Amino acid sequence: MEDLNSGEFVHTIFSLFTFGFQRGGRGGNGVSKNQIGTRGSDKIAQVPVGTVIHLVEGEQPSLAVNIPTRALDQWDIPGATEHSSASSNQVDNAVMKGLDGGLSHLHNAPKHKIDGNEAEKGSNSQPEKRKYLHTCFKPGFSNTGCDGRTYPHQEEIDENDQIESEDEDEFNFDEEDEEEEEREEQDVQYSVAEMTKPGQRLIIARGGEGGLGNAFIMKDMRPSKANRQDKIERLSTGQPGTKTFLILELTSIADVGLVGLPNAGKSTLLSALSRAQPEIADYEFTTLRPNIGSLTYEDYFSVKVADIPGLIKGAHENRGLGHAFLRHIERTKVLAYVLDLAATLNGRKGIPPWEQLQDIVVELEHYQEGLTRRPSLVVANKIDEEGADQMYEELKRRVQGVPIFPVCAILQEGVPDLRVGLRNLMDDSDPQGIDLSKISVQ
Ligand SMILES: Nc1nc2c(ncn2[C@@H]2O[C@H](COP(=O)(O)OP(=O)(O)OP(=O)(O)O)[C@@H](O)[C@H]2O)c(=O)[nH]1
Repeated sequence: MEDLNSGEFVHTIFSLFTFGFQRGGRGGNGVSKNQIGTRGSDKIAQVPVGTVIHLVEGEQPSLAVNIPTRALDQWDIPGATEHSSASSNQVDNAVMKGLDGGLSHLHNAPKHKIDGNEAEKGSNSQPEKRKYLHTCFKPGFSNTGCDGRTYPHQEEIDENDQIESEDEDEFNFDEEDEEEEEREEQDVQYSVAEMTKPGQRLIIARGGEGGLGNAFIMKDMRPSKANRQDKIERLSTGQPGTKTFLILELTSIADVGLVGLPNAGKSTLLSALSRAQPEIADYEFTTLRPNIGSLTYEDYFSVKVADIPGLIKGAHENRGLGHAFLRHIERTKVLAYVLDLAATLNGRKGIPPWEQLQDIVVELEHYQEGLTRRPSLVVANKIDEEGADQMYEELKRRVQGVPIFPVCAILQEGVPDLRVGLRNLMDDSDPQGIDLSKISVQ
């Protein structure tokens, strides 16, 4: 006979950047021949390292034993490699939706930091409920607005609300909606856990108890004749699992993303920018991984810069490093477009800098609308090359509405001004993105 205490157990390893709903599976029914209900299969959701978990509804996540696995690290996002199935596309979409970093200011909440198998809890084991009135609490965390999807639990609330008169609903809809949203936001427990290392596991919903077998019921429960059938049915039925609603936020990999066509000089520029703190981490073994450098200012303000390789025309159709490359860009806050002023000089058959810019912007927008509205500047690199000065003047004529910095990354010329420009971009309360209509290629 199986162990009577074991019910179905679902553990979910979380790592999606979106809001998520998970429910533990129902326990199997107990059957005759002394057997209890079966244990359901585990449901596992993988998320990248750097995922912060906010609890909307359900039990506090708890730790599970880590499993050494080919786990995702902070550069990996589920589905980063080729994928064709509908389900993996859904995951990708979910991951893509919320990468605006809209909650980064909320990170002060007590955190249940998961590090290896140990929990590093905040001062309270139950994170305090905080009142944050965020502009939008729908999935996606876009700073610019809600994406229109609703939480399942919100739908339930809406149904209950319909008991009230429809007229009243009509007049009070906005107000009630706002109150409802506010109430929801107040109920969210922020940063209840954070996935910080590959292979970490977190249980976020548990499976229901399995039903008991006949021997247990007959022997231990001794039901009276009158309600015998009732009790047998109740005890042999598997219980439903718990349910949990979570908001999953993927933290940024860097403040600044250097984007540009191959050979534009991004890596060289990264070295030049972070020369004072040359902690350039070369994440080897895969070309999908960006290099990160740290740029520190005199007031100790520090900016992380990522050199993101792999952009080619057609990346949004998954050409080259394709989506994997584009996903990294999502995880940066501001963009520096690195253009090669010398691409067509001295008989080279490259692309003129303004067309390079147009191509990159088109790729980013194809991949995710609005991505190029992020605060941006242009780096006109290789200004040391013969004829590059004229190209730079031409570039300024053809590209409007965004600061352009002439730079020679290899000699570190123009780099101090660029550092200031990046700082301004980070500090600016109303920074501009790139507007495709302000790039003239004719
Ligand atoms: N003349 C000149 N050459 C430069 C400058 N910056 C970079 N280069 C050269 O341009 C080439 C490409 O530089 P990288 O830094 O590897 O360019 P990248 O954009 O990182 O290239 P990918 O890794 O292919 O994306 C190298 O040969 C550099 O030495 C510059 O300011 N002036």
